Amino acid sequence: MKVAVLGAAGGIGQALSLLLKTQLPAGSELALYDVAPVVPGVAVDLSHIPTAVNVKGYGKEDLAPALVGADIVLIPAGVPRKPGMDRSDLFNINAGIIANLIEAIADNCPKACIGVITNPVNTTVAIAKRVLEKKGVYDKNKLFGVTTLDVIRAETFVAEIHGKNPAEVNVPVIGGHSGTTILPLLSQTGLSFTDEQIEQLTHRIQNAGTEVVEAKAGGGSATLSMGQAAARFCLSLVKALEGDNSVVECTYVETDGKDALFFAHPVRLGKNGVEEILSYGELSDFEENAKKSMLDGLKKDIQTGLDFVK
Ligand SMILES: NC(=O)C1=CN([C@@H]2O[C@H](COP(=O)(O)OP(=O)(O)OC[C@H]3O[C@@H](n4cnc5c(N)ncnc54)[C@H](O)[C@@H]3O)[C@@H](O)[C@H]2O)C=CC1
Ligand SMILES: O=C([O-])CC(=O)C(=O)O
Repeated sequence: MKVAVLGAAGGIGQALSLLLKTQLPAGSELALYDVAPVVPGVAVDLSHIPTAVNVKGYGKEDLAPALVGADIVLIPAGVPRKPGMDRSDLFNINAGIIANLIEAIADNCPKACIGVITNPVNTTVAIAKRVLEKKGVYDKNKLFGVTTLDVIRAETFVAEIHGKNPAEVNVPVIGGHSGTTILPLLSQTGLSFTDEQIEQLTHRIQNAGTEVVEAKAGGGSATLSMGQAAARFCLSLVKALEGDNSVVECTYVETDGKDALFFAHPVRLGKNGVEEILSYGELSDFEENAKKSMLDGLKKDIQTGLDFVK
């Protein structure tokens, strides 16, 4: 199994690469690409950890060899938020970065599963779709927006309130990855909440990214928790690609368009990426209303991405 991380020298990239070096199955290859000159050093540093995962760093001019043969490409390349910014404010810089990286993926490893982390995810995934379509290699079962951070936050916050071990809590999170488009399904946790708790928890999960951005006070956004979230998603995908077709993760994928063209669902993963998009089941009145009121915004974010690629 070869996993490539694009943006590997950044805050997320380094945390993610560390977790993958220690947790990928023996015999895996980890290709670390970044435009920052420190990337070969990150690879050398990780290579001293005694696991049977081969790490190699690739500098600015070496994107193609980093990608050739990759089964999974994870993309945390791009600029993070500062206090006062929305994720959509990152569009101007990150849209072009994503388009270029996806073009290289289409040229060098068109069959790889792609996990887009770069914000604004609601939009960058739509850009990826169009670029891959233009190159004639789009497979909707292999393109994912990584929304796992919303899931792990929801699990953490719900466990806190109920005094539970977070490992025993399961919270599906559907929709997109910004503000009100993030919709945790607290009604499906098997736990009970007061109406006030539902409102407060939903609000906290939707604004947890901003909570970190403000706490870092200009030093960036979530990197360590995102590294963990992306590693969880990647390891689930690895398991599925290796033949376990019982793995389910919530992720932002192309759907039949009933809610929006891209919508995070619980997805059963398999040898070819998406095996089955599972129904998110029945929503509570609160969740149904929250879904209705965010759909127009999400659709607009998606359209912005589709329109970006001429
Ligand atoms: N999906 C999600 O849940 C989350 C997404 N993010 C997003 O992830 C992105 C990265 O965040 P951080 O790691 O904190 O930023 P960072 O600034 O620490 O790292 C970004 C890295 O990308 C590299 N880079 C820039 N242009 C590149 C290119 N063309 N090719 C390869 N590498 C390139 C930079 O050199 C840098 O090393 C941001 O857009 C952020 O908003 C952050 C947290 C959660
Ligand atoms: O909030 C941000 O800008 C980064 C992010 O997507 C998150 O932490 O969920």
